[in-house]
Amino acid sequence: MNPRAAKALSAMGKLGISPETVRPVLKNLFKLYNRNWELIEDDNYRTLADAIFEVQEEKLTAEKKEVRINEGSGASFKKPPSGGVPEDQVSSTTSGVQKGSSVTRIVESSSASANPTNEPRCFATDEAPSGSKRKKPVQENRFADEGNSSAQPKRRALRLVDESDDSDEGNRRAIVLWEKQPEENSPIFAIPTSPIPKASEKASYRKNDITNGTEKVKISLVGQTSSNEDLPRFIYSPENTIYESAYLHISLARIADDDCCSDCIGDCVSSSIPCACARDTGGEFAYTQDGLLCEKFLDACISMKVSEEKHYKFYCQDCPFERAKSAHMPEKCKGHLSRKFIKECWRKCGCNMQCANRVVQRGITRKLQVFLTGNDKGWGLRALEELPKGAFVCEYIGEILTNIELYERNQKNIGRDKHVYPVLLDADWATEGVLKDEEALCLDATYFGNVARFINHRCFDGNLLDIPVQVETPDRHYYHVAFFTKRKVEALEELTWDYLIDFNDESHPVEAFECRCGSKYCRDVKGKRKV
Ligand SMILES: C[S@@+](CC[C@H](N)C(=O)[O-])C[C@H]1O[C@@H](n2cnc3c(N)ncnc32)[C@H](O)[C@@H]1O
Repeated sequence: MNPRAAKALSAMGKLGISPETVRPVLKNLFKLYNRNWELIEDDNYRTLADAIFEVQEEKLTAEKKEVRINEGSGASFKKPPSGGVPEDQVSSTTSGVQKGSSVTRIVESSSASANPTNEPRCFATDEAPSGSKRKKPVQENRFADEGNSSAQPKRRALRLVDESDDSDEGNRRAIVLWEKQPEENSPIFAIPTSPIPKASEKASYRKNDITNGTEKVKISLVGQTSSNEDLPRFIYSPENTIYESAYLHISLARIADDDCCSDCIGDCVSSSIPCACARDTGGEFAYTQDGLLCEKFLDACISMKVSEEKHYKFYCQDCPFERAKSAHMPEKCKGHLSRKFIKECWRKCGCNMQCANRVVQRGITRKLQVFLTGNDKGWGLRALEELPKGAFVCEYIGEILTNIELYERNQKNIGRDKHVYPVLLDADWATEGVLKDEEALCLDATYFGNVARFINHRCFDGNLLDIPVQVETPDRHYYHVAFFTKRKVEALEELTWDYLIDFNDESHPVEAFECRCGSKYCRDVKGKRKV
């Protein structure tokens, strides 16, 4: 036996996976990666292990699923036997076939004319909700270059959103397909899918990258499912997107010349005289040259949010948040925290992308991992490396909703979906004046979001702080929400932030959960809570 194959079998053996299970998957990966052992051995055989788990998950779901291909084409999926695509189905067309252990569907396309654009022909990995009519899926193509090796096949991520029941947000589902670019006229190509497993499957997840290649770094997911720890269904996105009615106007023309630094070159933060972009933060940049938050700025933000809450509260005369709950009889405003903003350089600025005043817009750079917390909080987020105080972790990404949309969405979902806690974009309502409904916004990561949707709440002493960040628009009714470490955080320590939930506010659109944060300052004091 090839010594490298023997080593792979032995590495999988240590994870308790038998050689019989490994062999067919390994064989397919080997072909998929054009005999490139390095890609298989990379990261301690991670790709191989992931491929094996995916095949096992697929086996579990296969009996329940019947997947249909592009209605009207008459073609249908065939389920390959475990271990990927059988040789006999691909041998005559090897060049056009992406084979591998993660291949779960084979699409037969009768000819190029049947599918002249070579667009993907299939989507459903799950049954439509009963009684609903399946509509044409909304399709968004995104090209993702996976890995640096030229030997690795170029893959295209296709996101298909099944909006089969648009009266029910909870039933929207995202299906992510990975497809090798089919070669010209190739009659058969295979599409591996990333099925979102069901609770009952009790499968082990060891997903390589929950971001589907949309972030600069991979973010793994580890954990064991159980009946109440199902992986939430959502679409991963590295940036906010308007749901429907939110008003948000981004244009270069709206950034005044004296609100940017078009004359700067290189890095603004290392310049001896701070440029215009430091004006909003009192003439000093919020960041250090190392890309961390300045201690003074961070400490001021912490104290505004936590210790002196009352001093920084603004009470609206006509509160858009209360108006959303009841337009005719709005309750009195309960107050909004006025917050300090970071202002980053942007496109009209002359500095480069490495300028230390561009941190949040460069995206996630730390090694993060989604994991099962094991203490009734569901999934959580942690870093695989030590994080210094003031380090940027990630943005809170979600759908940009008006408060009215949020309220309506939550009314529909009462008692159904487990909701991610939304973030109200009210940090500068004090100076925005009277806001129209379409300008009073929030972010909801329930169906569409990034890794921040996994960050759990901790009363008062969470290790992260959410800070408003102005990037591309001077209007502060829309801004970014970025998480920074409040102190040094050890590797593998759970990352948490204070959602600022009022556990007694029964009128909040999202029902508060029973807090299990474990903090000695826990505000959920109803007595029945157990950590
Ligand atoms: C933003 S999500 C966090 C990720 C979530 N744990 C999951 O598994 O998807 C917020 C939800 O997590 C749970 N959660 C977060 N913090 C919690 C806490 N301190 N105690 C109990 N549940 C918590 C609640 O169900 C809450 O609605």
